[in-house]
Amino acid sequence: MQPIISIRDLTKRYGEKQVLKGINLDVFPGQIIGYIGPNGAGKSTTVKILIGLLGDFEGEVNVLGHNLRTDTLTIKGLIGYVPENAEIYDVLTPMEYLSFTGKLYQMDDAVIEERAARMLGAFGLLENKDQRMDTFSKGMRQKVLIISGLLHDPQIVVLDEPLSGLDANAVIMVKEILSLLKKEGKTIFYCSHMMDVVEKVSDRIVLINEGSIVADGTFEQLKQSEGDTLEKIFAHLTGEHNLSGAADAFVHKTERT
Ligand SMILES: Nc1ncnc2c1ncn2[C@@H]1O[C@H](COP(=O)(O)OP(=O)(O)OP(=O)(O)O)[C@@H](O)[C@H]1O
Repeated sequence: MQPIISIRDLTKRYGEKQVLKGINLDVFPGQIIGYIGPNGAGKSTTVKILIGLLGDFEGEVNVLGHNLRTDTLTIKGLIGYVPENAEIYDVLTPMEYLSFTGKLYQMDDAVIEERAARMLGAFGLLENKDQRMDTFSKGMRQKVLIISGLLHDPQIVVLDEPLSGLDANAVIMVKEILSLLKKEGKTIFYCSHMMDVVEKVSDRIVLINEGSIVADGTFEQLKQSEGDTLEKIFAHLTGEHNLSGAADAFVHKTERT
C-alpha cells in the first residue's frame, strides 16, 4: 500500500537549535496515528510543517503524492487542522467564522450552512450559532475550532491536542468522531498528552523525544517491549524514571520558598 503521508529525513532548526533530527515516517490511508512525546519534543513543529505553516525545513514531505514544497496549497486543501487553541476571530459568530473558513476551501454557501448547522447541533451549539464568540467559554471555542477543521470533509485530519478545555461528554464525542472518520477511510494524525485517549483511539503510536522517533508501533507491540500502560511506556522511553522524586522536590522547594 502506498503511504498517504511520507516524511523523509525531516529536520528543522530554530537558529542553532535543531528541534527535529531526521524524522522518517510513512502514514498509511485509514490509520489513526497517535503522535506523542514530552513537552518540547517537536510534535507541534512536525504538525506545522505537515500542514504547510512552516516552510523552512530540510528533508522531504509528500502528501498523496504531492510534494509539500511545491504543492503547498493543494496539500492544505487535503488536510483539516484542529489546533489546541487559536486566535479565533471572536467578534464573529460561529456561523460567520465557519462560513469564512468554508469559503477559504471554496465550498458552496449552501453546503457550508448545512454542514455547519449539523456539526454545531451535534456539539450542542446550535442555539449559539449567531452569538458572538467573545462570549464563549474555552470549550465552546474549541468545539468551533474542531468543526472548522472538519467542515471541508478533508481526507487527512491533523489534530494538535484537540481536547483542550472540552467537557467529559465532548471528549467522548470527539473519540467517537475519530473512529467514525476512520471508518470513512480518513487518515488521522493525532497529537496529545492524554495517554488514556491516545491508547484507546490510535491504531499506531509514534513516540518522539528530543526531535527523534524513539518508538513506533501498535499499543500491543509497545506494551510487549516497554511496559503495560502508555504512561509507563512514555516515561520509560523518554528517560523519566523518577517522577515521584521530582514531584517531591518540587513540593519541598515550594514549601521553603
Ligand atoms: N518559533 C520558535 N522559535 C524558536 N524555538 C521554537 C519555536 N517554536 C518551537 N520552538 C522550540 O522547538 C522545540 C519543539 O517545540 P514544539 O512546540 O514542536 O514541541 P511539542 O512537542 O509540541 O511540545 P508541547 O508538548 O509542549 O506542545 C522546543 O524546544 C521549542 O522551544
